[in-house]
Amino acid sequence: MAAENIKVAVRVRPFNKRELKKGAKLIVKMRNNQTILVDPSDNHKPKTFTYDYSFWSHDGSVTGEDGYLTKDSESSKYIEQKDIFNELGSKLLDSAIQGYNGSLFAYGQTGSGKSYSVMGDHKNRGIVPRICSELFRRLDRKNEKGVQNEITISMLEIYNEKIRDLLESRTRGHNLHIRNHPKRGFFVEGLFKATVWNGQDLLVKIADGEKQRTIAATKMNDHSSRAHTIVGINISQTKVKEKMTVLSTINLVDLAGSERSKQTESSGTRFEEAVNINKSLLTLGNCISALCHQASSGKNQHIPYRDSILTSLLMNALGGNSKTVMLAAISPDSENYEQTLSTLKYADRAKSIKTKAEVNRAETNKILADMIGEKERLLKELEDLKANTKFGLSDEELRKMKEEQEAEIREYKDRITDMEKAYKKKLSEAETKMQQMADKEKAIEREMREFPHLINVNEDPALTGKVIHILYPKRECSVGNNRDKNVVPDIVMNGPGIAKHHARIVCKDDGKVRIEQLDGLVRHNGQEILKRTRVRHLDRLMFGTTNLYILIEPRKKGELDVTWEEAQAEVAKHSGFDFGSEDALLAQEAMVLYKAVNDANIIADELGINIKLYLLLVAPELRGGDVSQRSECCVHAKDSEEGIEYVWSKSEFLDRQAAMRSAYEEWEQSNTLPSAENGPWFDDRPQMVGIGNIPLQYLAHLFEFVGEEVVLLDFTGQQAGFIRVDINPDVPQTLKDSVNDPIDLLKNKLTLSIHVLQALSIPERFTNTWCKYKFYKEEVQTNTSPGSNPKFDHTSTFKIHSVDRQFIDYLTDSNLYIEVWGDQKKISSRHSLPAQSSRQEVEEIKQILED
Ligand SMILES: Nc1ncnc2c1ncn2[C@@H]1O[C@H](COP(=O)(O)OP(=O)(O)OP(=O)(O)O)[C@@H](O)[C@H]1O
Repeated sequence: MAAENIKVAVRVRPFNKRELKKGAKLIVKMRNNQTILVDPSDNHKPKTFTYDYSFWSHDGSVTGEDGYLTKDSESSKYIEQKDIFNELGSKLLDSAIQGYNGSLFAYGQTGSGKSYSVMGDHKNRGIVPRICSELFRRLDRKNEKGVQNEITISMLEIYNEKIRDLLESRTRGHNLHIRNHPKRGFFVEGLFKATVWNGQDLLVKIADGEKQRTIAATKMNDHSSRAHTIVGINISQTKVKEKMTVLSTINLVDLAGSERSKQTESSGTRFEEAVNINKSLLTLGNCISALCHQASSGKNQHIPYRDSILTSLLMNALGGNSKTVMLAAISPDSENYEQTLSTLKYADRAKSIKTKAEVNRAETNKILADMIGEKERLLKELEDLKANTKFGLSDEELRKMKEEQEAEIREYKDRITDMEKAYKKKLSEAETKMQQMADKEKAIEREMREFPHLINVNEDPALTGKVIHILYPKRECSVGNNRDKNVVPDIVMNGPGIAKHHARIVCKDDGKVRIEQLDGLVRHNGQEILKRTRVRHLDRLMFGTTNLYILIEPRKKGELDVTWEEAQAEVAKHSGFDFGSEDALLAQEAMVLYKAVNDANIIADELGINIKLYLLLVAPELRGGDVSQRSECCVHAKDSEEGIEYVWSKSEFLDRQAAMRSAYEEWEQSNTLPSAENGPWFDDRPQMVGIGNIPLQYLAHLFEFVGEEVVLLDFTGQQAGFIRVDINPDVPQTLKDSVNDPIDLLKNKLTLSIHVLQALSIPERFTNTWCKYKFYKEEVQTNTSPGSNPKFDHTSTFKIHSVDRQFIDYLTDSNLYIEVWGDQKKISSRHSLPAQSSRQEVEEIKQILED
């Protein structure tokens, strides 16, 4: 058993519609197995990386009649789905049939093409569906005598460190746990493994799992880019005679978007202890680093596999018994330079990781072994019976014995036949089920050609088109959630903002579709509908905040090519949220946040959490930053009842939002309200009270800055109080009291004392306050000690031995930003409802309040 390196491949995708529209700049080149990344700002030389494979899928393709993307000419470098399978999937499959475990994981930022390579779409099938169809074909081709094959499949999702079974309805919605087996390593306890009988069956199971993923993702939108999906295909080949089974597993892993692999800024908060959105990806990075270090130093390292669910389950794939392939998906667009560079570096490190794959032989599994054992025992007894000639017995005794033996033989034969019948029955049941499913699918396809229908659109394009609701003529369809088991609507939707009686859709006998909003919010092409509205071919309908559908009318022309982003932009625009084209990046950022804030507000409302969130555009000077920096989108959270407020950066809010959605899902499934003290809505860290801005020009002329009350502005630009600061220059003896021209300071010795005296009129919610500031080239902020009055009486002295031009420029052009920070008052009960109360209680309380 020799150690071999993980195979690393990089694939670059084509520009998407948005990138083409804005005239995106291509920054990736490939030459043989090299990938070259060009810095769009020209600050650095192009970076060259060498991998096992560099797959060019950016251009040089044409779409065939069947929708399959293929090379547009003989000379095209375009690598199509079939090529990817041939290079990566096919080898893993062959090794698995030989008995080696295989793993493939796809890494890359959201939208870089991971799912496209791993799963693909209907017309451009990815590695997983190709492995499914090929597996049985290759096993049949191998056609070893006396070998029984058994194939099972499992499919799971890891989201926020929780495992969900995507194949089994009984455990669906429950969290599964991992266990450590002394020989096999970590496994998921109770994970459903479906036995499959042929390639088609395997594909049906995967489609089932994808459907489950779609339901979760439709409900909680950003789900897919934060979840890891693992498809496990287990191959067991039993040599009946030798009673020996060769077992192997292929794990195909579609990882969450790699932009999540950064450490969040919220470190140290209670929220982070409760929420683990990034943990698996962070730990994967740590494991790869440690393995890489181990390979280069030759010394054993501690590899932190056990720190996350993902790495525990991928332990073999990363450093153990597996042949492993990493596929890094990258975007070609200059806008994603940083992310692409980080993906390429990640892939580069992964190259040095070694695994040791070995053929897994085990004693044949118990049931099969019992069956084979029993059969052999019976056959032997048959032989014995036939050969039985006992001496010294009377004829009568012999006849009786023979009769008994013959009866036994018949019984044994019957039992063998029964066993075989049972096996055949199972096989035929599976075939019938598959046939039924295929028939159902055909029927739906037929109906889709005849009747108007709604098709889902998801943020993850791979999940678009997976949910279909047919609208039959002359029928009214109710839309709503199914929380009340007594009122099940015709079309069930779940997720934030979906009401029990949400809307009604009517399809007339002429096939014209109209929609009416009841208790829930419905937006038609981005606009809230106020009266019964006619919906036409390719119109968008958004139910609540996450359920987006497109209406398709039969026999109408036009492709379903609306993206999630376009539909969101439409909603934002109609909500009076339009930045124009001044700052496209900021506008896009604001749009994403606007929607997310909306979503989070609805969730808080439904969970009875008394916090309202607002989108906030923070100018750089309000963050103490350089005015040449961009404005930034932040989120302002207010608990008006308790009088506390927080401001979160975009990335921190998005992490919190994911946790809010998780809490919401948990509440939907198990009626458990999030606990008040450490949920994502609460933040016990110090908050900035405000920032005071002192121009330093005075000092350049050696004037004192004394006793002035400087206004403190909070993030929203509102006055949050005052701060009193004195700054005294110690005039050098060589100069007079003041200087007309600051240049006169040159080469003089200068001492400045900064006295931070006190803050005034700051909001009552702050108990303990202190100040932070940075003077000139100081690397660390100076912190005053906390004062409760709030009096600081803080002094620090800065000595410049010989003033230079840079310092004079600093004084004449810059400001000193003094930030006042504070702890907020503690809150006795942060929840408007008791924690852990059930949904029923919530409903009852709501009812009482309404009455
Ligand atoms: N090689 C390719 N050729 C053609 N289209 C591609 C290719 N790779 C990706 N795409 C397209 O780019 C879009 C984004 O790809 P995909 O959904 O696979 O990204 P992802 O990295 O899986 O994102 P997420 O993390 O959100 O799941 C899809 O519309 C997909 O069809």
